[in-house]
Amino acid sequence: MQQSNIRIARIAAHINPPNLQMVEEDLGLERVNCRAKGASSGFKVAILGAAGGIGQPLAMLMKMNPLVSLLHLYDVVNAHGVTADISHMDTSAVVRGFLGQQQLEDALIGMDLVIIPAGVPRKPGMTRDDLFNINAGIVKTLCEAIVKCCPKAIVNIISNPVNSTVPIAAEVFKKAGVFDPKRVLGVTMLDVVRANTFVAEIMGLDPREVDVPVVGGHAGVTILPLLSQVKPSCSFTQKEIDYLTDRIQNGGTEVVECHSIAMVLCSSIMFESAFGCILQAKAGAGSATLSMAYAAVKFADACLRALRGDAAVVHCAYVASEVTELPFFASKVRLGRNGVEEIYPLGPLNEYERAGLEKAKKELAGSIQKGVSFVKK
Ligand SMILES: NC(=O)c1ccc[n+]([C@@H]2O[C@H](COP(=O)([O-])OP(=O)(O)OC[C@H]3O[C@@H](n4cnc5c(N)ncnc54)[C@H](O)[C@@H]3O)[C@@H](O)[C@H]2O)c1
Ligand SMILES: O=C(O)C[C@H](O)C(=O)O
Repeated sequence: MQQSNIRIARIAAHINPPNLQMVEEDLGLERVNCRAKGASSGFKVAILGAAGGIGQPLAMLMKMNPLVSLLHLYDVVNAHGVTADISHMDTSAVVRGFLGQQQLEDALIGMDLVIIPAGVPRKPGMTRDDLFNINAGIVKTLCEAIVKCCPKAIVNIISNPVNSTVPIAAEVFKKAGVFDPKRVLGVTMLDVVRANTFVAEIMGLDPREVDVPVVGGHAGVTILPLLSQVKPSCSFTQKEIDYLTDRIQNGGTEVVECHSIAMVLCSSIMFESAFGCILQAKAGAGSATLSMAYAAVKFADACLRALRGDAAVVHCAYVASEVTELPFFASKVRLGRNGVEEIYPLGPLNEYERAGLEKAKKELAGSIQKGVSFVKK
């Protein structure tokens, strides 16, 4: 093969990734010879729903992650456009695009980590559970392909309603006889990110130094911040606890629409600056995407560091759990080479948190059952 042809193949492949295979075949090139030299060691990561509001910034941030050697971007629309765009970034991960159901399995073969933000987002007036009818089927189909192509991958589920989509994923894996509860994780990191930010705001701290455990699930009252366990240790008034709990539980709604309680608080001097952005909430244009991409990458990076063998990687996640009587629950987990290595107990709760836990469990039980029944039916 002439050197000039190899160079042309490289350029064509970068300009139009769908042509990559064709160009390689025409020129008799091995795919591996036809791409920029990526990180020789590193992890293979697939994003399913990569062309969406979360998917695009998530793909960009994962392309910047030095632990990633191969990044597969799958969507039912615009996957190649996003791939072409992101592939120009001069970071080491090699990026490939996969479009439509017929390319789903190719996108998944050999992956170490699969991140799923595929599905519809909320509009004002909707609950996350209102997304069930569409997103349940999407997550089920994607997990059926994971079962076939990379059953040992760590799976990070972002698609809502997370309280039900994680049980759906687990049922799909169980049905195929490959369920490993250590490897299926619902991403609740955005609740922690928000909680850290909101606590830092009112305590005058740097959010990077704040750690708020948020347990339960990922919808309304199932999002349970444990403010008695905040690090560094903080003392809150009851008014602050009410405000923080409400704002953390309704952070998603604050982005989707103007949350009514937030609007009331907006008029108070204490919270005015924190709510300066409320009037410009997305109002029909979707839900959190940028903060979610940030949170998803923070969590995915933790999973990859743990896969690499780093010690003491601890984060909250919604997983198969025995921490309560429910089969799934979000709490602090230690991540390791096999996914979830250890699930920590909730620790001492105060009366306010115990009452919140009871409410959370009641709602979670229904959402879990709904997910399980969807696959079993
Ligand atoms: N876990 C969380 O904390 C959290 C936070 C924010 C949003 N979400 C959820 O994430 C999901 C995505 O939100 P978004 O704002 O990115 O939505 P979006 O509509 O902007 O993007 C979704 C993407 O999924 C793709 N898609 C649809 N069906 C698919 C399929 N069968 N296979 C592959 N891709 C498919 C769409 O083409 C689109 O590109 C929503 O369900 C939303 O509620 C979760
Ligand atoms: O609120 C939503 O619908 C999206 C997401 O779950 C969030 O918490 O921002």
